[in-house]
Amino acid sequence: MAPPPLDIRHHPCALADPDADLAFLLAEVSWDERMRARRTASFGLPYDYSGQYYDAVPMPPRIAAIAAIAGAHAGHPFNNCLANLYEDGSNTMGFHQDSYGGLVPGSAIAIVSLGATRRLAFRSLDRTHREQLALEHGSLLLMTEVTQRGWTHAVPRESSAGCRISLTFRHFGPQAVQA
Ligand SMILES: O=C(O)CCC(=O)C(=O)O
Ligand SMILES: [Fe+2]
Repeated sequence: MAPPPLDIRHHPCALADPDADLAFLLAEVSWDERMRARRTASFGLPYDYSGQYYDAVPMPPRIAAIAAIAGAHAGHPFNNCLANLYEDGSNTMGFHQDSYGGLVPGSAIAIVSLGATRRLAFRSLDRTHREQLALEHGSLLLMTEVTQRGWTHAVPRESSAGCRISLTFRHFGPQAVQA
């Protein structure tokens, strides 16, 4: 049986200065510790993510600049950034589909990766197909709603991995019900 379409676009070197972006995030972000498997932070519009409510927080200019790069690739703006801090390879994200509740139909979800390379694992919903992608320092990945319909994705445990931050960008519509 053919796998469902894995509608992703990967740009390995999307950022101008990923070292400076990583240093900024490590120095300046106040990380939220409510999640068990990793630390998080949200910027831009408020967001109800995975059962946790995040208030509206202005995007720092450096994050807004990364959002603009992601937006240029996606062809639309992004107005929320949910950041994930994986301190080492024991911090993970389990298989899930990203919710499109409140997102502009047809918009992409972007993942910008900084720091240690981690694998993004994809599994078709019927569990017959698997794919994986190495998300490297400074890379950008765009996923669409089509991806979410046919596949789940995860950041599996990776024993030797060092510290990584992912910035995930979403485009919420004006009528978004986020709380
Ligand atoms: O950290 C990553 O690369 C994955 C992030 C993700 O899937 C999410 O925030 O929904
Ligand atoms: Fe996700």
